[in-house]
Amino acid sequence: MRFRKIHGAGNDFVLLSDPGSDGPDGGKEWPKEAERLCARRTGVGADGLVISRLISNSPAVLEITCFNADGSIATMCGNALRCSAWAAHRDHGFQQMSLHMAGVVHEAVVSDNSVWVTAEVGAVLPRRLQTVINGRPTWFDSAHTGTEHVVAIVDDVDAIDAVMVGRLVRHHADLAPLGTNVNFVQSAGHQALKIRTYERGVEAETLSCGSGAVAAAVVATMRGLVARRAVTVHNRAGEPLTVRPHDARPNRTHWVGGLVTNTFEGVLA
Ligand SMILES: N[C@@H](CCC[C@H](N)C(=O)O)C(=O)O
Repeated sequence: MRFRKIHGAGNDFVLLSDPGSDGPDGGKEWPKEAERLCARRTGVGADGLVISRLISNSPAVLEITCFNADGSIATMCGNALRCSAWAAHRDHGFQQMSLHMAGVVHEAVVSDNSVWVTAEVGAVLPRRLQTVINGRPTWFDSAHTGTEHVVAIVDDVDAIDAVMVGRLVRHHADLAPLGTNVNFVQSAGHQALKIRTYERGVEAETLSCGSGAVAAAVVATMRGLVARRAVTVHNRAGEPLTVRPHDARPNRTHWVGGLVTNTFEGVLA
C-alpha cells in the first residue's frame, strides 16, 4: 500500500489515498494500524494516520478519516484536512473541494503556496477551568472548533512546561470523559499570536494544530487581543497558520491556511 508522509505546518501524518474499501482486517483494524504507523521509532512516525477516499469528481468531494497517534478518532483535524486537500490537488487536479470529516462538511481551497480549509466554531465558554502555571492562577476558556480545545492567554508561552501543564489540564476531572486539547497563547504584535499546543490523542506537544489555531483566534478575539479579521498564529514549527472569518458566515466558520509539505512517499511493508 502506497503512503505519503506529509505535514501541515509541522503537524505530520501518514496519508493513505483510496486504500481500498476495507483496510487491514476488514477495516476494523485502522486504530491499531494508526498506532503502528505513527510510532516514532518502529513505524513511519507521525502525529496521526489520515485516510482519504474520493467520493465524487464533479463536484470534487472526499471523505477524510483521521486517527490520532494513539488510535483514537479525531473528529476534526485542520492540518489533516489541509494535507488531504493538497494530495487531492496533486492526484486529481482539484483546486476547490468539499472534505467530509466525521459528518461535517469542510470547504478546501488549494492555492500556489498555501492550503485553506474551513473549521466550524461551536460553543465558546469563558473561564472553563483554572489551574496554576508557574505559581500564577491561570484561566482556560474553552472553544469547540470541531473538537475540544481549551485556551489560556499567557504572557510568555516559552516559559511554560507545555507537556506537564498540558497533560494535567487534558485529564482535568471537569472535562472528563472526553478530555481536551490544550493551547497556550500569547499576543505577538498586531493581529498576531504565538501558540503552543498539547494534543489529546498524540499525548504530546505538536508543532502546530489547525483547529487549535482557530480556537486561539476565537478566544483571543473574545478577549480583545486581536480584531475579528485575519490573524497570524505563530507555532513551534516556524510555519505560521493564518485564521480568518469566513465572508458568508463570520460568526460560525473560519478559514485556516498555511503551508503543506510532502516529505516523502513509500510503500508499507
Ligand atoms: N492537529 C489537529 C487536531 C487533531 C485532533 C486532536 N488531537 C483531537 O483528537 O481532538 C488539527 O490540526 O486540527
